[in-house]
Amino acid sequence: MRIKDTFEALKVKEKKAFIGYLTAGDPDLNKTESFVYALEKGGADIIELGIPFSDPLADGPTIQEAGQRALQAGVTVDKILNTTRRIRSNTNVPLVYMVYYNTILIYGLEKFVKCCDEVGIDGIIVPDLPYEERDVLLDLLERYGIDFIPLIAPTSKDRIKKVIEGCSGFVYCVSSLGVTGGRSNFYGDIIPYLRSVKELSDIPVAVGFGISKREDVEQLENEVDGVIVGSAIIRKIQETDGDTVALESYIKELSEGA
Ligand SMILES: O=P(O)(O)OC[C@@H](O)[C@@H](O)c1c[nH]c2ccccc12
Repeated sequence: MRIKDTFEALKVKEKKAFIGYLTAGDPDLNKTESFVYALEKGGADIIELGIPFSDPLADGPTIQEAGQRALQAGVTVDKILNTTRRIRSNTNVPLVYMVYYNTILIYGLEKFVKCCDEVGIDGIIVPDLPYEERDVLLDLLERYGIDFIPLIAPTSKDRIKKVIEGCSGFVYCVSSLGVTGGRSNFYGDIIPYLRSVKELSDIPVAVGFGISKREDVEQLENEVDGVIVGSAIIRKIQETDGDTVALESYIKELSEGA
């Protein structure tokens, strides 16, 4: 229950969760491990690890390229699981996999969920899972005590309640239509949209997609329980050539303000 406990502890302190995303294996898994620790030290409350996939339909250019670098470096699900196990032996920070359904199907549904449990994964996000097919996966995750984190889009409207039902951990609200990556304009009615999701959800709500500056974090975090940043972190890692000290202070700046 690491995710639930984290949100509860933050709530007591009247703080919002900062969730940082990394593509596992970019540029290699040892680096990913050191980035996880840097994110945690910088103030990330939850860390999302993306399992690279050859056809990443929800990802914008930054995360697509990160995934390609990881795949080129020979990253596999088994290697990511091993690294996760090592990370888990060193930290209690909640860890979430962002994983395409195809990857899970190829690996084997139950085998994947069982392995996630064994290495200490707390939740999973599956961007391409059709609603109609999710029951099998949800049952397995529940059996192994792993949270299924649903994705809600500004266009979900009438389906929001239905999509959230049976999920745990937190709800992932996508800030705008399209793919991941930094853009400066969120969905026009973002505030009412976030409020409507908050109202319908009895688990915490976080918002992500296109958040790249401290101002974005400040603009959105009042409405929800957490914010998620991905592409901007990957870009910072690229710019600083993987310097973990620079990464840590960047996360500090984003999560707390300079
Ligand atoms: O990169 P951004 O715009 O900061 O958005 C977070 C996002 O990258 C991360 O959560 C993520 C990476 N790949 C995804 C696929 C679907 C949903 C979410 C994701």
